Formats: sequence, C-alpha cells, structure tokens
Amino acid sequence: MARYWPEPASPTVRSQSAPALVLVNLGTPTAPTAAALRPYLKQFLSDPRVVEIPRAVWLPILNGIILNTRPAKSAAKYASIWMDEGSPLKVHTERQAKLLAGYLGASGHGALRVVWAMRYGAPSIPDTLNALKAQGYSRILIVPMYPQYAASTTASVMDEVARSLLHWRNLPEIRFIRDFHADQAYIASLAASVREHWAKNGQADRLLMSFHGIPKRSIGLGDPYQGECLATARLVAQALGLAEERLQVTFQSRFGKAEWLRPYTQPTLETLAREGVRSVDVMCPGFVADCLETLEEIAMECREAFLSNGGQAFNYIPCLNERNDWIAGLKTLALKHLDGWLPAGGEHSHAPAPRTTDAER
Ligand SMILES: C=CC1=C(C)c2cc3[nH]c(cc4nc(cc5[nH]c(cc1n2)c(C)c5CCC(=O)O)C(CCC(=O)O)=C4C)c(C)c3C=C
Ligand SMILES: [Fe+2]
Ligand SMILES: [Fe+2]
Repeated sequence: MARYWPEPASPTVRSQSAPALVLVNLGTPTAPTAAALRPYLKQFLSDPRVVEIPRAVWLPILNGIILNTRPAKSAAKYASIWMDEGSPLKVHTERQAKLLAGYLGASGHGALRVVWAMRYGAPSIPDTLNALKAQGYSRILIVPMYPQYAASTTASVMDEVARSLLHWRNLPEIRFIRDFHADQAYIASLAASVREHWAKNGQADRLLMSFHGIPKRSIGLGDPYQGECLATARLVAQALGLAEERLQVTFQSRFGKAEWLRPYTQPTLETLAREGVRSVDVMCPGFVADCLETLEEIAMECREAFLSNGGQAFNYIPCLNERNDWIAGLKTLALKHLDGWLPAGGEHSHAPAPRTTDAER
C-alpha cells in the first residue's frame, strides 16, 4: 500500500502543550556585597531602556564612575534589609510563584506550569525560556510584575523575551500582560491592605502613595507610566472612600541629575512634617513585592526624614507580597489571559489536564 504521509523526522516535537506562566520581576543582587552589586548594576544600567543617554556618553560614565562608587554604597543598603533566604525581592517573587501554582492547582489548573524569572541577574529570561522549551511548553504567558507600564521596566522585559527567541527555529506562542494598573483585584487588595492597617493602627493624617519615578522626559516621549500611576492612586482612594485632601501621590528613587516625575517622595514628606502634618501612612502600590526601594528607601530613609523634620508617626504599609487576596487576584488575572489555552472544563474541572504530544498519538 502506498504511503501518502511521511513519518515526521522529529517525532518528539509537541504540537500542543499545557501553557506555562512566567512571573518576571526586576532582579536583585545575589548577596549584599559590592562584588555582587557590580555585575547586577552593570547589567541593569547598561540597558538602553533604563538609561536613555547615548551609549558613547553613558558607558564611560557608568564604567568609569558609577560602577566604582555605587556598588559599595548600595551593598550597605541591601545589607540592612537582607533576609535569611536572600534579597526580599527574590524571596517574595519566589513565594508568589509557588503560591500562585498552588492556587491554580487547587482550581483544577495543575497542568499550568508557573515559574519566575528576573530581567537582570538570575534566573534569567533566556535560561527560563530555554528550560520551558526543554520541558515541552510551547504556550507561554509572560507576566511582568509591574502594575503600571513603563518602557524602562515592562518594555525591557519584552525586549529580553524577544532577544531570547531570536535564534529559535520553532517559536512558542507568547502572550504578555502589558499592565494591570486598574485591575479590579489588584486595586481591591491594595485597598484591603490599607483598611487592615487602619483597623490595627488607626488612620494617619495623610495617606501617601509613593511610586517609583522615571525621567520626566519619558512622558513627553509617550510613556504612559505617570497616567497609570495616577489612575491606580485614584482607584485605591475611591475604593477607600478617602477624601482627596488626605491623599498625596509622590515619586521616589530618582537616579542621576535629570528631572524625574514630581513631586519627589522624600522632600514631600519633609515639607509635610514641617507644615505640621503629624502622621502619615505610606504605601508603594507600584511594587507588588517589598524590595530595596520600599524597605530601605521608604521604611528607613523616608521615615527618618519625616520624623527628623517634626513628624510624629510614620507608618509603612507593606506591599501585596503573599497576601491571599493578591495571589487569588493574580490567578484571576492570569486565567483571563490564558483564555483558549486551558483544557475545556476550566475552573471547576479538577481532572488533570491532558498533555498531547505527537509521540503519543
Ligand atoms: C516599579 C517600577 C520601576 C521603575 C519604573 C524603575 C525605573 C528605574 N530604576 C532605575 C534605577 C535603579 N532602580 C533600582 C532598584 C529597583 N528598581 C525597581 C523598580 C523600578 N525601577 C525595583 C523593584 C528595584 C529594587 C531591586 C531590589 O533588588 O530590591 C536600582 C538598584 C539599587 C540601587 O543601587 O539604587 C537602580 C540603580 C532607573 C534608572 C529607572 C528608570 C529609568
Ligand atoms: Fe528602579
Ligand atoms: Fe473548583
């Protein structure tokens, strides 16, 4: 009998797989030492999405000045927040991924693989995507853990995903969560975290929301970041029923000499204290995991600045980290973006998802 269909040369190629989800955060040094800070800062600050100064001008400044002075200074700051299991950003990201996998498993989506990666340092995006390929995953949802889109963070993750795939022959299907600044569950978890804080500690004179800054110039160039931060702040204030005069939105972590988004967090706290505002509650809704910028810059440096200028009470409200409502919200957000990729039956089918391969047929 004539054979019309040749045998495939590569019988192990999967035509369809269960999807995988990659939580991506910024990255963090492996130790609170200058030696560990140097390669981390070098990779981070060499990214043209992060520092938009012409390479010929910037790289000599980075290599000749910044990388000789900043590693030791930043290492001392990291040392003040280091946890037994490592850098807080890594610890929280890893826990979030494990919890999310558990939540998905409990609602019948145990076949959906959850991993985490870092834009700078390890586990890198290319290593993570290569590992998923080796395990046969060909449908991948990238989840940058940045609620507000910025070119310096979100777009840089996509740059790295695209670069990672540059030499692959058989590309996976890729989906990407661009932002979740107005996501209902994200806003509700933030509001719940404030309400719980108020129930325990009472309400301060002001609620200050501090977002990571970016250069002001980026906004004119089309970055939607500032508008998304302000929208998040407004939605959280609405959810709390907070009068506008009790809310203050600021931008932190300015880097370099250029003007960044204003008002700046620390000078604002100093002014508030000098003007007689006695107490502040401070939260950082732009970070879903506590890290150097929240635990050291806000909860230590800014606290000191507020109190030494006459403020009486400074209360830091932690990031969403491992909150149940946040992990549940993240699950819902992920499932929305996985539409059509999950086996029929969805939420309430608790049977293991089928994994069909050519080899099995
Ligand atoms: C949440 C969004 C973030 C934006 C937007 C962002 C922009 C941005 N950052 C720098 C420079 C530095 N940031 C550093 C730390 C850091 N930044 C973010 C997030 C955003 N950055 C996080 C989550 C962290 C903490 C990492 C950790 O390990 O805990 C640092 C490193 C620390 C230091 O030496 O100060 C630098 C440098 C620029 C230039 C920029 C936008 C253009
Ligand atoms: Fe940053
Ligand atoms: Fe169920």
